[in-house]
Amino acid sequence: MIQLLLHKKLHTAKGMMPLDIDLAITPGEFVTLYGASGAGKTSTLRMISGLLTPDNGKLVVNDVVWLDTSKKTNLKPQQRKLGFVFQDYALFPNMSVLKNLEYALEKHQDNSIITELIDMMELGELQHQKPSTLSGGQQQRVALARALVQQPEILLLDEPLSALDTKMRIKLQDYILKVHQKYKLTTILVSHNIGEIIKLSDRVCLLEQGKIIKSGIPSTIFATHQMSAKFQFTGEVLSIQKEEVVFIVTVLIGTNVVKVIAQESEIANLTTGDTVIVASKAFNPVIQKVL
Ligand SMILES: Nc1ncnc2c1ncn2[C@@H]1O[C@H](COP(=O)(O)OP(=O)(O)OP(=O)(O)O)[C@@H](O)[C@H]1O
Repeated sequence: MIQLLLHKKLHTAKGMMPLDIDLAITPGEFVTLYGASGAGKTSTLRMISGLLTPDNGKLVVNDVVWLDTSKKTNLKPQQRKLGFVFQDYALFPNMSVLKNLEYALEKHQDNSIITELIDMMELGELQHQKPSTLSGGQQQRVALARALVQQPEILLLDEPLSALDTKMRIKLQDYILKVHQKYKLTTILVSHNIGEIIKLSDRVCLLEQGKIIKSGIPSTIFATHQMSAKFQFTGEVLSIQKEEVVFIVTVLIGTNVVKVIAQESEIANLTTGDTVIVASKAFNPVIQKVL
């Protein structure tokens, strides 16, 4: 079990904001932190990693105390068994892919893990290239592989896919799920993408002003309660066009473009870029904005 109890006074543009996180995570769980900019998601990950020290708190990972401010226990980041992937790939630009991975090896660690990760992340053909010659998605695959070299118990992902296009994003999501399952990781993701959160996570925690205000199964948390449907998909509104007395809403669901006929009342608060649920009750699709 992973027990997180973190308190820190954060300094925001609007003054002091207390961050109070009380969270228990089951080993092997995939948990996502979701919330507005400035809610405290990155600060939470940084405190778990040891890059930021809480004013007081406790962090116990599978019976090992990583932090206990009351006992002045505070393991250094490199003593914590975790991997961290950020939005910017943070690879060493002057080293090849292979060297970037080898650099992460601990002294005396068997380097068979490098071969395994290169194979699993399909980096074989890229291993002698420098990061600057790789696409964003390829660089993020390297960053993910590098985070796993020391075989962490916890994988922290801070908006790792937000700079990638949809196709690349979906591919990387599949790699993340693959490594999460294969290495039985406990993964904590920060993401703003509802489709991604529903696809990847067992649980989502909604953060507001430094506090978890709600948590649960993503499809339940994001679905609107008044909607009961036979099936539903989450997608992004690409366009809304008026066609005589109705509107045609074009929605991107995964890599599929779906057109939904909507009434004026249904599109009243919808704009391009909104995340929506497209659902069907019997044969009549209904559309509703998420959050
Ligand atoms: N070391 C620190 N000490 C005090 N306050 C901090 C510290 N680091 C960040 N903050 C403040 O805490 C607030 C929350 O920042 P944080 O990066 O955790 O938010 P976030 O939810 O990840 O936002 P975003 O989605 O924009 O990345 C910000 O106002 C920030 O200025």
